[in-house]
Amino acid sequence: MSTFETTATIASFGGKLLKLKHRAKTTKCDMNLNLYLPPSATSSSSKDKNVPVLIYLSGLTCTGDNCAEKGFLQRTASKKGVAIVYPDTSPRGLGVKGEDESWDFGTGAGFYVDAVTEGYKEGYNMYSYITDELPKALFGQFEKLDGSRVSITGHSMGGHGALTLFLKNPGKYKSVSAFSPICNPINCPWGQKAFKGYFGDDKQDLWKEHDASELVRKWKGDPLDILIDVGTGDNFYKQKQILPENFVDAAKEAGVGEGVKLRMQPDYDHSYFFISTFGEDHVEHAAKYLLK
Ligand SMILES: N[C@@H](CCC(=O)N[C@@H](CS)C(=O)NCC(=O)O)C(=O)O
Repeated sequence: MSTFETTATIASFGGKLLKLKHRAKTTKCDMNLNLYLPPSATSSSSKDKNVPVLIYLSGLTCTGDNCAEKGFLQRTASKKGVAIVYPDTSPRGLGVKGEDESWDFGTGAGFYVDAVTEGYKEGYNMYSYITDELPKALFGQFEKLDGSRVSITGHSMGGHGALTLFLKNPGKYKSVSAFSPICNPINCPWGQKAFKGYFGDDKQDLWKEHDASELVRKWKGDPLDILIDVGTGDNFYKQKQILPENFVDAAKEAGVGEGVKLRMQPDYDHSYFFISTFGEDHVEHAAKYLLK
C-alpha cells in the first residue's frame, strides 16, 4: 500500500513535480510536500534507479510550494539528475493553543526541532519528521530514489534547519548549503521566541543543541564545505535575525573556518528573487557531493 497520495503531477524542466500528501505519525496530521523527480527518475526506460536527493527546507510562513514554484532549483536538478524534496514547515491544524497567534511561531514555523513544551510536544516534531519519518516513507515508496545519497539546503528558518540537521548528524547528509540562514537562533529574536515556545525558558541545553553556531563550534567530523549566501539588502539580516558572522566566527574558533564559505551578495533581499538568482550554485554544490 502506498504511503503517499499523489494529488497532482506537474511537468517541470523535463521532469515531474509531484504534489504528495501522507499521514505522519511524528506530527500527528496529514503532511503535504512536493517531490521533484528529474527525467532520470521518471522515464520508465531509464536504467538509472539511483537518483540522489536534495532536501530543501523552507522559511517562516512557507509551505513546500514556495520554492517549488519560484526557487527555480528544478532547472539545475533536472540537468544534474537530482531529485528535490520540498517539505512543509510545521504540522497544520492541530489546534494547539497559541499556534496561530503569530507568523513566526507555531503554524508555518516549526523550526525543525522536536518540542518538549505542553501542547507542542505531541505534534511539533519537525526534527524527527525530516530526519527520520519522511525519508523512510519516501525511500520506501519511490524506488528510484537513492536513500544513501541525500544532501540538504534551506532558506532562513530552513537554512537553520539545514545547518543544524547536517551538524547534528555527521555523515547523514552528503553536503549542506543555505540561503540567508538563521545562524545563531539563541541570540536573535526569531530563535529566542521559537526556542522559548518549543523548549521552554529553562532548557538552555536544548537551545544550544539546535543552534548552528554552537554546533559548528564543537564540530569534530569530516572537513566542512558549507556554502552560505546572504543578501546585503536583506532586512532580516539588518535586523540581526540572520547573524551569519557569528557562524563564521564560531567555525574559526573551532579551527574549521576554511570550511565555511559565506558570500555576502550585494543588494539582494530575503525573497525568492534572491534564492532563484543563486539557486543554481546551491544545487551544483549538492550535486558535487551527491554525484561523486
Ligand atoms: N510575513 C513576514 C515575512 C515572512 C518571510 O519573509 N518569510 C520568508 C521566509 S523567512 C519567505 O520565504 N516567505 C515566503 C515567500 O517569499 O514566498 C513579514 O511580513 O515580514
